[in-house]
Amino acid sequence: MEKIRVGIVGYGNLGKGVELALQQSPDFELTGIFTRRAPETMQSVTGNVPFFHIDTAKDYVGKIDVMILCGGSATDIPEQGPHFAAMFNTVDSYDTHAKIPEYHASVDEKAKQNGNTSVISTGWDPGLFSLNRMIAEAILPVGKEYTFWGKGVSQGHSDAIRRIEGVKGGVQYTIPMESALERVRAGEDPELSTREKHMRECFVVAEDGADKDKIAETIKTMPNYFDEYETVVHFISEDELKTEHARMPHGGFVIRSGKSGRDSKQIIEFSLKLQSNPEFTASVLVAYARAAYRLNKEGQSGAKTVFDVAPAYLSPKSTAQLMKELL
Ligand SMILES: NC(=O)C1=CN([C@@H]2O[C@H](COP(=O)(O)OP(=O)(O)OC[C@H]3O[C@@H](n4cnc5c(N)ncnc54)[C@H](OP(=O)(O)O)[C@@H]3O)[C@@H](O)[C@H]2O)C=CC1
Ligand SMILES: N[C@@H](C[C@H]1CC(C(=O)O)=NO1)C(=O)O
Repeated sequence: MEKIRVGIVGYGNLGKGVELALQQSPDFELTGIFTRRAPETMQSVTGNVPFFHIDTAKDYVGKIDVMILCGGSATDIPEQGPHFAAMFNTVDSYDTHAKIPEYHASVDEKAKQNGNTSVISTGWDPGLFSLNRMIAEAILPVGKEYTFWGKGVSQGHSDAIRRIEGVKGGVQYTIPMESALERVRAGEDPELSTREKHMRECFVVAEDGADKDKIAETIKTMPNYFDEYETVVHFISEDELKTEHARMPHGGFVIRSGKSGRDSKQIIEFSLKLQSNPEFTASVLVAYARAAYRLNKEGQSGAKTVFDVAPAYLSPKSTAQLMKELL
């Protein structure tokens, strides 16, 4: 059977995760990894994948079916998304929630102009959590929805920290407020502000001589990432970052608590427990890359969110197999 030829754009945590995830999906073929760094200095985790400079991607139009965009949402994807959608089918995990509508419009224009299909903002949040929030609300229109993350490493918030002038490295942990969790689980259906649900704790390695007070203030006041949360910033050494904060566990859950029919209390819950946030997100990206390829074959061009993609497009199995094995 014809394999889906893919390229990875951007080789960070997510890019490495996609390279590993593709090894679990034999219907794909990884053509190469596109990076802004010098390709000859790069080494892939699986050891045998070629690197190309990102500027050479245009030479692969017609030779790659889907580009999997693994850049950071803070600054990379807003530019790379439309740029690559003009040339290829794409999939990305853009997660600056407040800016998704404008990002969707920018990608949709380029994808439609060129007959490409771009699945944007997939992963787990946005992505699988979005799907569950939407399905739960459609099923229980009378009710309340709660999303909790962590305790774990948010890659989007960690990426945003690393983009600040004077920052050499860093990670951000999202910590759910236990009191809020207890009230939701007790079925109190409480009204909770952003600040009452989570706090954020950052561990930052500053460049020599950098203004730490300015870095901390930039983090705490950052719109769409930190300004609505209680945020604590610690400055640590590079060694400490490598030894204490290398793993990227995460997880969370979506709960909808509602009533149906004759006042029956109904609760829907979807949860994730992740040893590796990037590897899980990468696995979601690969499934949606399969969907982008199949949607494009059917002539469905433009930008799509997870709400637009019928679940069967994610699976390599035929409709008959799905009905027989999973329905
Ligand atoms: N929707 C969702 O559920 C989720 C979304 N995400 C999104 O994924 C995004 C990417 O996360 P993540 O992979 O952790 O980000 P990274 O910081 O690891 O990588 C982002 C980019 O930075 C560059 N880069 C990485 N490492 C280095 C380095 N050592 N030196 C120079 N450049 C480097 C790479 O580009 P290049 O190779 O071109 O240099 C890479 O594409 C996040 O910003 C987040 O928004 C993440 C998890 C879940
Ligand atoms: N997009 C998130 C995935 C989840 C985690 C999260 C958070 O901790 O704030 N929000 O959404 C990520 O980059 O890890």
